[in-house]
Amino acid sequence: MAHHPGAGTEMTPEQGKQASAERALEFVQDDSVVGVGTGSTVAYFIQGLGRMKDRIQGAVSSSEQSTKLLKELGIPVFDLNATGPLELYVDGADECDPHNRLIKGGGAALTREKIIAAASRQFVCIVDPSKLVPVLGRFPVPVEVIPMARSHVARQIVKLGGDPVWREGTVTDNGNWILDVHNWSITDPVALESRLNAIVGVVTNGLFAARPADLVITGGEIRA
Ligand SMILES: O=C(CO)[C@H](O)[C@H](O)COP(=O)(O)O
Repeated sequence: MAHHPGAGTEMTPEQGKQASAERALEFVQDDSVVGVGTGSTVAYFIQGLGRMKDRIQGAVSSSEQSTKLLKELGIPVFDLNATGPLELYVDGADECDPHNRLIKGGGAALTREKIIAAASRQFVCIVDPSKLVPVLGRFPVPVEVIPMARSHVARQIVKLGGDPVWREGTVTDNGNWILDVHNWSITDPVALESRLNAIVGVVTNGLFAARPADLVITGGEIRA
């Protein structure tokens, strides 16, 4: 049974993540294939899916990390090409603005996350209240790049006013690298998402603005 802390209840960020993940389980339909994101909040959601695994067909996973957790619990993991569009995608975020626009990719899984979000009818974002911001941009925007294009993309990002820092040592599940873009005043996230995507060598970027979350659960409460 999901636990919904009441208004004013003091919660640690960890309890906030767990409460949001538990609440998201209510959106899982019987006999469905569920899109599953990546991160510590999603890890709680996967635990919950494990408890109801007999009621679902399985999952489509956004990362090797989530695939491992799903398989450890005996939840079948499917290829998105085999399932077609999904009813539900559940994922966390690094930042969330009042319009449900997000920055994601702290865990470097942004490309597969964006693909599954795009292929799903409903994107439910699960966060703890510390992720809510009035304006996106405190958290650096991750940009996944083809390795040979790293310097070229970084120079183009500087021209757009950002301060790119190579996340050295991180290789994405797709074999690419990450630039984290700091010190950006993001006035129009939809336009910036599109400008970044237009730089040759960029695979994708962590702004989820053109396709924001449909619903945000924060600390277990559905945000109106
Ligand atoms: O975008 C992500 C991974 O690429 C995660 O959703 C984001 O980093 C939030 O993670 P956590 O739930 O651990 O705070």
